[in-house]
Amino acid sequence: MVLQAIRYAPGSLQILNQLKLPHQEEYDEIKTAEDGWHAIKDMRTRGAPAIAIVAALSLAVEIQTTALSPNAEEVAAFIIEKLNYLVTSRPTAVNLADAARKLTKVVELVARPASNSGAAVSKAYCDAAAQMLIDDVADNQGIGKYGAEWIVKHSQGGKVSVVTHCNTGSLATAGYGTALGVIRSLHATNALKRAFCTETRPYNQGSRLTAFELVHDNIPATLITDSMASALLRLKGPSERISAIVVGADRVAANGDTANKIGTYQLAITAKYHGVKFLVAAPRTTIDLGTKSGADIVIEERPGKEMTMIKGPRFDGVDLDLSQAETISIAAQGIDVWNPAFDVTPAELIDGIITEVGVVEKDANGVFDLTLAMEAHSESIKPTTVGGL
Ligand SMILES: CSC[C@@H](O)[C@@H](O)C(=O)COP(=O)(O)O
Repeated sequence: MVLQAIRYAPGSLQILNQLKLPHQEEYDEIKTAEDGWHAIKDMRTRGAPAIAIVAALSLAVEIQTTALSPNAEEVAAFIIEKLNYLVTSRPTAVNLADAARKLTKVVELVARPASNSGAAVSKAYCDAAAQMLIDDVADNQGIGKYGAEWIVKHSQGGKVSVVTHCNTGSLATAGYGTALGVIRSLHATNALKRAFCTETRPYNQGSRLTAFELVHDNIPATLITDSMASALLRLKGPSERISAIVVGADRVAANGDTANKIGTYQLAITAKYHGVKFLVAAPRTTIDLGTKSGADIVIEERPGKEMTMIKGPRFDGVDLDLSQAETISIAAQGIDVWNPAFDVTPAELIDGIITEVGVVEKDANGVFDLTLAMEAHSESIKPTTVGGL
């Protein structure tokens, strides 16, 4: 069965509650934009593309189940106000702001002719939001294909092993995934020896969510703690060699600097030191040409208790008791905590940015030109390289 984190039909939206994973698969009903905002803020849904889609669809469901004004301008104002509110839920991932900007344009355009009704504005909004869900899956399949081809081309022959960080799979997107989509594609083409997923402290998206997806899809995989990555990359035997680290992104700045889950930066440094390729996999909705460099990206800080407490079912030495989750403290009481949710990896440490239209590489001056990828139509770009041509 295919993992589905977002279930949508007109008038109904359900999200797989990611706080309950990997032990319980429970869907939460989202009826309004406010429900969507809280689901994102509480991390019941997470991952840059999924956040944007859940936000857009939460408002679609509210519109579909509420009696709105017959006046087009009033409906447009209502939608734009809700979109601005949704954008405040989490600051670092750009996909949500990008979706809100595109949807605002749609409603403004439809509201403009005086002859158009409020219902026409609502319909245009809901159609555009639903399309985002469809497009994201198709984009991820493209990312998976181009990324897998690039890694195989740049490896030393035979099957490849890769490392990934955080969760970038079906749970973080509309389906298939970005970096995890590349791993799925490597596996589907029989090119994958093994995927290693980091635990991804402090929130454990790797051990809870990526590991869950890898087990679910029967992909050969091993869990490591974040602190084991360098030791793993040092292994150079033919059966142990890591070909690439592939991660997702929450925002890629115009120069290629990439904000992603905390811990990504140190992986990029160790990849460079060990001569291992380091790749960012992201749909173009994650590329933000309006942000010049990583220095301009706002990094979300999360509550300290996400680091000092851990939640899960009780283990009695034999079985897990799934009937109740317990929260336990794993740090000294009273210690100060710094908990940035993301870090920025400088472009100089990144070998390629995998998009749904191809892999962008640096030019002869070591610079990423992401404008080419942003302007490209999927069909017009050949696999592997769009930058550096
Ligand atoms: C395709 S998801 C890419 C990123 O959003 C992902 O790697 C990540 O950092 C998610 O962070 P999260 O805080 O769990 O939303």
